[in-house]
Amino acid sequence: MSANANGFNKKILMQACREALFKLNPKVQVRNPVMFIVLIGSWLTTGFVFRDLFQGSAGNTSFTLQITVWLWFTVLFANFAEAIAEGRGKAQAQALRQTRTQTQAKKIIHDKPQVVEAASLRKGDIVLVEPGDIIPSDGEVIEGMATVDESAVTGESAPVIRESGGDKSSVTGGTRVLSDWIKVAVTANPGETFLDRMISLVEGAKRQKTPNEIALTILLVGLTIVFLAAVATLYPYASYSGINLSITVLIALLVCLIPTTIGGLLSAIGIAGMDRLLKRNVLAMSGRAVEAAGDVDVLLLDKTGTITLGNRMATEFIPAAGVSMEALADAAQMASLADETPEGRSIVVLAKQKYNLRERDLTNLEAEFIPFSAHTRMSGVNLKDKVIRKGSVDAIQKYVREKGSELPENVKFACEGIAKSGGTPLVVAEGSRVLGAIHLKDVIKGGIKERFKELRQMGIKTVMITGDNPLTAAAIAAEAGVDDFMAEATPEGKLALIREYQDKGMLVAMTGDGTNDAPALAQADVGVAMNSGTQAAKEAGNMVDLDSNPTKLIEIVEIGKQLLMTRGSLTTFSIANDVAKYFAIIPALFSVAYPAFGVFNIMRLSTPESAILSAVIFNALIIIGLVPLALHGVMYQPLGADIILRRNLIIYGLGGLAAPFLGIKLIDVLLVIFHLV
Ligand SMILES: Nc1ncnc2c1ncn2[C@@H]1O[C@H](COP(=O)(O)OP(=O)(O)OP(=O)(O)O)[C@@H](O)[C@H]1O
Ligand SMILES: [K+]
Ligand SMILES: [Mg+2]
Repeated sequence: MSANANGFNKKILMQACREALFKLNPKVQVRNPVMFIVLIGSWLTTGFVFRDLFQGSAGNTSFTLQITVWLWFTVLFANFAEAIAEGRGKAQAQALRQTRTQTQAKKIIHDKPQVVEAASLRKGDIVLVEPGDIIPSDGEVIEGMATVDESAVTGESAPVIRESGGDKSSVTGGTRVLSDWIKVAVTANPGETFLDRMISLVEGAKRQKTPNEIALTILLVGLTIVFLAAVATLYPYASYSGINLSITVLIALLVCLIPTTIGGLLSAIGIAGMDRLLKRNVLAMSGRAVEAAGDVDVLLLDKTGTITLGNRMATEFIPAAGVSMEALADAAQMASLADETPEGRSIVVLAKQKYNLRERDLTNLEAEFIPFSAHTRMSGVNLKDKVIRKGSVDAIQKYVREKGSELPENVKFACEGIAKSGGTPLVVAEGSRVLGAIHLKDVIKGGIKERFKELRQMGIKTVMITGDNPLTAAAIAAEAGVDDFMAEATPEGKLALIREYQDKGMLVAMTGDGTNDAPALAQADVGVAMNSGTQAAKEAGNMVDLDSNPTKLIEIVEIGKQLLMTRGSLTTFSIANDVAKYFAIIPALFSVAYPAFGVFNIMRLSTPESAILSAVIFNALIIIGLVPLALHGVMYQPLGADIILRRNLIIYGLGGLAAPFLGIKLIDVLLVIFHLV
């Protein structure tokens, strides 16, 4: 989705220029109070220019005109910054709208498919989707299985399988069925589908100021009021000293002193943060979620699929004493015939490869299959004459204990060995009789250890969560280098752990995909749902990863951090700038009346007018000059918060103090060269 809209093209730039003008509408502009003050100043000085033109000049019309032009530019540059940040999202929204063509749906009415408009579908309707059809709305597959091309939403062209039951049952409107057919129960009313939400999100239509942005805006408004008072008291003071400061000069002075730089770039910084996520195929439901990601203290990560590759494969059968290898393999396969988890499939394959066990005809078996659940940590099959279960060591131990038997010593021993090596042991039991163990192997992802090291440098704690036993968990945790782990976790356990950290005042991030994960996703400060996950999970989280890659949580945190750092750096720069401007201009203004001020007038600006005009021009240009930094974010490095703070204070604080002196002097020289003052 994002691949086609990278970078800025001419169209986006032109669009942003137009938008910058539209945003001059006072009703829109007032959302940005600092710029609203500049807008009022612009109108006032514009009035003075016209007064001078029609009534004859009382002062220096050329000066007033130049100040006026640059005040308008100040507002326009700020509006442009916001518009350009919104631009990419708008272009993407347009592309998405095109994919949402006038789709037709085959709605099942009285057991027969009838063609209706997709837009008429409501929650609970059942539709049939066949090869080549676009899935008309979001829903859950209730019957059948199909390969689906989700590239319209995810940009990923590899087809995915969607089927009823389990965690792969949710489908997204706008995607296309490639082969086979499915029946889908619609889960969204018109206008509320994932694609609709995505369009309004990337468009920024629903964008609201985040709490942090509101707090910063209040601070900026406070500073503006302080400077307004300062400039107002300057007037009588100056006239007392025999200096006649015109209203134009006072307005110009005010604009130079109030925090226009950060005021102008604040919303662009926020939008750009969401945009950076979108480029990585992550949809943030709110700016608040992105900010929270930047402040996260604890990352909860699943073991399987996040820290390990996730294709946990059966590699070995270890029979209990007195049980033949074939009997164990046979039972293990039988219990896995309908087990669609990667673990289950790999068991069937291993039994077939090693012991040449053929697949059986399921219908003749009269079997009732028990699917795997994270609660029971078991799966299996009930046959006419026997009951087979396979599952985690503790689950099977409990299961056979209830039937009055125990795990044989050699199985216990084998399981411990498997677990210590980082593998996952499964135990197979037929009734109360334990037949043996299965060794499931999984491999830790390359590079994950380095990522955890970076996170630690940023001061973030990583906790691995797994349904696996403590021994396996400890082995993998040590190998991957996480700070802590939780073994034999249930979905409730996850939820409780999140609350525990939150009670200590920490912000928690996690990923999840199952309906089981929904409560924890909702509780976490940053809950990233996998796009391949269930509808419930997607609704509970505050972000959706379209690539369904749980490792992306780490990138999300980095992007959030970068957003906060960018905002902090530019705020520092902006305020340092304003302070510097004060010391650059005031001596120039007063050195005429008070030659003693000349000592402070180190800048040697040519005239008081030139000083003020140069400062206004610098003030406007710095906004447009910092747009690229606001959009791309400051350089990011995984370091602790205090190191970053110190470094940014030096770079952006000192830089912000120095820049106006250099910039204003340079502009002053140019103004003189070109006879503009
Ligand atoms: N298909 C299955 N049939 C029976 N038992 C299984 C199956 N898959 C996993 N198990 C057992 O249940 C345990 C818990 O599995 P679960 O999927 O909840 O967690 P996990 O995959 O180990 O960790 P994670 O939370 O990282 O996914 C596993 O450790 C394993 O012992
Ligand atoms: K300013
Ligand atoms: Mg799992």
